[in-house]
Amino acid sequence: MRKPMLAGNWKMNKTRDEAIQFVLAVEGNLPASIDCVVCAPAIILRDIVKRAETLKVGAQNMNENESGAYTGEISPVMLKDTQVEYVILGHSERRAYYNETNEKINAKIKKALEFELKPIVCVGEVLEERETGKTYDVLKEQVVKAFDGVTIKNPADVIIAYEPVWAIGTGKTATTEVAEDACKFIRGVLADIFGKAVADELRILYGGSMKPSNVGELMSEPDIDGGLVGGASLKADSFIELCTTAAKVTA
Ligand SMILES: O=C[C@H](O)COP(=O)(O)O
Repeated sequence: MRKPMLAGNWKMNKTRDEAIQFVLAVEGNLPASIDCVVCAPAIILRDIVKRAETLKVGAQNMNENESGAYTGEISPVMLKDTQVEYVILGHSERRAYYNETNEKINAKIKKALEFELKPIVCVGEVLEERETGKTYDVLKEQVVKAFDGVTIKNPADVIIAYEPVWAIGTGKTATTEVAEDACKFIRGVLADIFGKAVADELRILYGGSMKPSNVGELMSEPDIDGGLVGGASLKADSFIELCTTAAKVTA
């Protein structure tokens, strides 16, 4: 049984005070039947972890090395030290603006699992790839390369997020049919790699202009186990609504 998840990705938003206000506002208002997560900027993670009770906390990126001369980077050792549980890896913004390759993402996943950090691995096609019929090829390549040589001990600890790049921050949500079709396809690729039993236990999230008004419909689909939400996760009331709706439709 896959536990539904609603993860907010705050990206480069929120000061320490704003984050603390958010945590105080959502605590006590989140459903226990799903995993409610916020992935915050690294500099405020410790402040959030300190105040979070039912809310779970994740980072947005991680270097694949444990320490060394990598100016500006955050290591898995540092993330463990802040006691975060999750880390987003391979977000399309990291791939596009910081040249993260599938190979690098693969190294990060291995390192995260070595340090018992739960990776939320993002994959997704750009508009041109969708329009030229390459979506399946792109998703397959991203998934196969990301998980090359990865051993999954506990499927509950590895999350995949399908985020069509054309739907991120654009207000253009994928239709439920498009989102479900891609998530189902990804589960099939995961079954080829890890076997059906493991693939059936892995959580697959949808991300891309998810909001309180569409989370219910998207999460009613059989292969969509939750959401990775950017813009609509920034306000406490919207985050609570996302989580409570997600819990209701998956009850
Ligand atoms: O990680 C989250 C995604 O990039 C989605 O962002 P969005 O909900 O603002 O479209």
